[in-house]
Amino acid sequence: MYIIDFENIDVAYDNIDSYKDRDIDSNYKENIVLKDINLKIEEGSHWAILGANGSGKSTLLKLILSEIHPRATKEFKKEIMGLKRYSIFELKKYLGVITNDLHNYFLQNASYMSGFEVVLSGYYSSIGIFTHQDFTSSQISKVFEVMNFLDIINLKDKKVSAMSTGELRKCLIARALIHTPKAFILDEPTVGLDIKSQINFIKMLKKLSKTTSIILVTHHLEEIFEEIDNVALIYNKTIYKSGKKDEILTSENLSEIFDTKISIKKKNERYFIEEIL
Ligand SMILES: Nc1ncnc2c1ncn2[C@@H]1O[C@H](COP(=O)(O)OP(=O)(O)OP(=O)(O)O)[C@@H](O)[C@H]1O
Repeated sequence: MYIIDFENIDVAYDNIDSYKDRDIDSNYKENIVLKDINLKIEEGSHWAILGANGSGKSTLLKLILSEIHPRATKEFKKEIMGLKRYSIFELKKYLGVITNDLHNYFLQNASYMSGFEVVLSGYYSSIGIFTHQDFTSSQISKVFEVMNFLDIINLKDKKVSAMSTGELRKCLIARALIHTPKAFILDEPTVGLDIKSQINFIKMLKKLSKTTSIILVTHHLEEIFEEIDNVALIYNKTIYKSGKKDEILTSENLSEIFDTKISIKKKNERYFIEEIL
């Protein structure tokens, strides 16, 4: 079973400015951001999706979340867990999606919630716990179970307003884990974390990867931990290359996608930029 099975997908944003200045010509009405997207991610595998700023990583996420849709001008395939159509609630049972937007939303709108409540709210995908919501004792036990699993039980009474960036992000992962998703998609999850918190966070992802597929969207090569064995590079509005990590993560490919001559090295199964040439 494929978690993600995309073939031949083009994605465009409306581009009002570009056709305002020109004669009405359909070629200029849309701003194609991704074209010919072919991506197959198998259940149980771990992936990194790597690309420069503005390459289309967030757009790919929006496509997965059905916040934007493929252009209907050609035949395409878009399936998540074998489903052509899915509601956002259904999707959450299969995919835990952690974005900075979600993080900021909680910061702004749920600062009063405790860590325990943040995790519990995953059952109704709500921001807040409400009196009409019923929870069974096994649901409550599951909250403790996932918080223990992620080593964050110490955050159960801590308010969101008092949490560090890394602490809130871990609570959001626990919130998604309530549904036992088959995969986690994490969009630049270590943004805002200091070195120790980054290392700690990646340790948690490694633990998570034993039971769940991890799809890490990033522009940081160093974040690609050992268990991630596949990489897709986004460049030139498409999946430029994808496949086994060792074949894809080469100095040549990375120099191309980041438009900077770099030399990369591998040490202890992790890659890093050795030199900017
Ligand atoms: N709502 C929008 N309307 C029009 N163009 C957009 C919109 N959102 C993004 N774009 C354009 O789509 C392209 C890809 O943007 P996207 O945000 O997907 O890149 P990204 O790889 O996530 O970048 P970053 O690493 O900086 O977050 C960019 O050229 C961007 O300007």
